[in-house]
Amino acid sequence: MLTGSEMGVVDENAAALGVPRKQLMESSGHAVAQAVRTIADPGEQVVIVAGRGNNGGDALVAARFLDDYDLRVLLLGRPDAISTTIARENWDALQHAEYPTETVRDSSALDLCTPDIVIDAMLGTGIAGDLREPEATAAAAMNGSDATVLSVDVPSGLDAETGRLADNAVDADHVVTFHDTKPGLPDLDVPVTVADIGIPDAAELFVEQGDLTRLERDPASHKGDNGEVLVVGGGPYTGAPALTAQAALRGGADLVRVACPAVVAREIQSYSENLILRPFDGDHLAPPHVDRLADLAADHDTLVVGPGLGDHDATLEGVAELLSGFDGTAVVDADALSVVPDVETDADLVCTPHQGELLGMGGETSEDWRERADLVESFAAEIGHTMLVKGPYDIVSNGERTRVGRTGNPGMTVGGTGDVLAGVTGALACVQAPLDAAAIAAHTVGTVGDRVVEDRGYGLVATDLLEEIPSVLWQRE
Ligand SMILES: NC(=O)C1=CN([C@@H]2O[C@H](COP(=O)(O)OP(=O)(O)OC[C@H]3O[C@@H](n4cnc5c(N)ncnc54)[C@H](O)[C@@H]3O)[C@@H](O)[C@H]2O)[C@H](O)CC1
Ligand SMILES: [K+]
Repeated sequence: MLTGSEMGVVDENAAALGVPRKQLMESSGHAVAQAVRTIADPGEQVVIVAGRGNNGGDALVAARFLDDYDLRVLLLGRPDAISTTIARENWDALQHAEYPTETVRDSSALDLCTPDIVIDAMLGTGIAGDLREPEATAAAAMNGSDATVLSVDVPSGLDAETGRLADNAVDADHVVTFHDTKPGLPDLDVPVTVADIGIPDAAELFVEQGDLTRLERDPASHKGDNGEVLVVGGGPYTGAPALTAQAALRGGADLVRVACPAVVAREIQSYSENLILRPFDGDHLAPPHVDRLADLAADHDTLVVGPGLGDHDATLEGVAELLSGFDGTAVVDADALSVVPDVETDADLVCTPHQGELLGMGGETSEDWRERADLVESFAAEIGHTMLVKGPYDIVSNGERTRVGRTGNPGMTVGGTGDVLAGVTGALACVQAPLDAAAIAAHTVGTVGDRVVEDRGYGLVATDLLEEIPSVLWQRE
């Protein structure tokens, strides 16, 4: 089952892999025509009612596969209101080939006549709310006719995001949907054909440009709405938590606070005036600090624990206590990873080990990335948390779904890039599900590294990555 917006991600990923949407539309249209063949014989009368978006475009393609039917093609609205290039190109193709097209400018004048089949291609995944005009009147005409109604993708009026069927929706007799079923379709109690439209599995497996479309920033949002991250780190090291915290800011979080041992607080602050420090006594994290850290963590959307903390026994004990009492989302990195397999917690953890750290956690790895993906998926299922295993192919899995990021380059084996990744993951986990946050973060940090190396060659350092993060996350068409 894929929602309309998930379908949008997959479709844009397919385009990134070289299978553009127009090709998918061709397959969709062909599938619609195939569905017509299963319910009507050649020569029977078919009326296409096409909307002005890509749902309509699918049916305009179908027309070319239905030459042996008695066909009418109705466009709801003016041709210059067709909203996408590919739907328009398919409309133009029908004009050039002199198909019997009609435009319906006034829906009250819509006359379906008495066809055998009506193809409902008014609205698909683009719909929001009840049907407006002219679609509402057209839907009433379809519902009042004796024809068999075949809906394209979803009955017009079904919201593929929520599964909600509008009161004035088309009452379909058959549905042909694409790639995967959609919310609401199983409840309709009509035959649903799921057509393979040639989207490669890779469009769902690999993290690509389409995944970035999950990100949106509400224009009306206030400080804090886009995420508050608490980084618990530092002590033996100071650079790591500073990198993580700055990466979280560049990853879009509104407020990032660093809880660190007091002895290193000034040093960490000195790296950036954008950071807010929350020092605790001493020179390393230990169990007596946990109550205060737990209170702080509860006031944040995500916790990132590990960068620069070191592996002092008391520190690891403190981390285990902190995580076991926590019930939010936490990114766990570096030395903190070793405690995860033994911690019982209600928290959603996103663990970001490299392959060596994965082995240290009790996981298994393989040279072959496909085998590694299977192993990481099993391990994530076993520990009940999300894993992001770093490598030339980043493997992200929550035990149920697995994604693979293919960005990045050998320049990124330098110290500190993992701290940056943990910070971006922490920021994105404020506003995305853990699996999606980890997948987008891995893709983004790798892409950033690729851009830096493309510009300047190898020899990148982790701080080079910080400034480039926003352009990868947000500057897209
Ligand atoms: N995603 C894919 O892989 C593919 C999808 N295909 C088909 O494309 C449609 C989705 O097309 P889209 O252009 O995004 O949206 P629609 O055609 O569904 O709607 C466009 C249009 O409708 C207007 N609108 C929104 N809500 C309402 C309303 N309540 N009443 C009236 N009008 C409304 C809105 O303004 C939009 O502009 C998908 O379903 C598939 O059929 C392709 O096959 C390619 C592969
Ligand atoms: K439809």
